[in-house]
Amino acid sequence: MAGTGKFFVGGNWKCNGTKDSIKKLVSDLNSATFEPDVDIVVAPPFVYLDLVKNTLTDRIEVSAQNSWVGKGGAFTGEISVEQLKDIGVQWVILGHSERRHIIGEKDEFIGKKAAYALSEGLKVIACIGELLEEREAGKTFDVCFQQLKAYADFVPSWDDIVIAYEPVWAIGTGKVASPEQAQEVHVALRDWLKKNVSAEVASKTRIIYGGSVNGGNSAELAKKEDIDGFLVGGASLKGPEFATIVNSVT
Ligand SMILES: O=C(COP(=O)(O)O)NO
Repeated sequence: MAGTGKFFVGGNWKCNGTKDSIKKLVSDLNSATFEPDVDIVVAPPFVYLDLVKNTLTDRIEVSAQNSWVGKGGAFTGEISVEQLKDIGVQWVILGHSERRHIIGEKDEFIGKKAAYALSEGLKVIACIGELLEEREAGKTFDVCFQQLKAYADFVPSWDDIVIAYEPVWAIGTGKVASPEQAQEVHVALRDWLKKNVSAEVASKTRIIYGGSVNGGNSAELAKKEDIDGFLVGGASLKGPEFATIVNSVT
């Protein structure tokens, strides 16, 4: 299983930051203290990965926010798994809703990206989540199971995967899912894994929640049995608040 901690908290910095702001964020993270049983990962924009990898405490691993579906080459604008490994990056976020609904990435393409990244030794934060209209139409489970199946159809193993359930209607909106809403989907995802992969994978795979998590709501969410941590966007750009969220999960 990826990492050794029972819990996992990721910080998705998205397309944010400058050299100066990121140096300050790294300094704040280097000064923070963290509970021992939480694996921590931050995902800077590509152009700052090397800077962050070379200045951030080893207590925190570094992730890309995307990677190419195969070996590098004539794919203008893409970043290969080999290049990420070359600079010591250990993780990659794949299937984020912004890449599905803004960039247009499809389930199968995302599943194949995850398979390639894992086969080349990167660990994967595998994102899934429904749109508001899909939830309002009662399709939350159908959509999440379909996205989860697309990973299951291709990945060679579940050992180095963390699943991130991020309802699209909660991302960046301030409308965080209630602990009950999140727990209901996490339980359904774990049950899907048990039925379609194995009881062991269902038990060992960490399922984390993302969508307007902050220092004020993380502790309540973390009390739910099947919420194993968070994938944090906006609040991860503030070092002290991100540390509060990390320390709220245990
Ligand atoms: O997209 C998200 C969540 O973003 P926010 O915390 O800003 O809602 N994580 O990957």
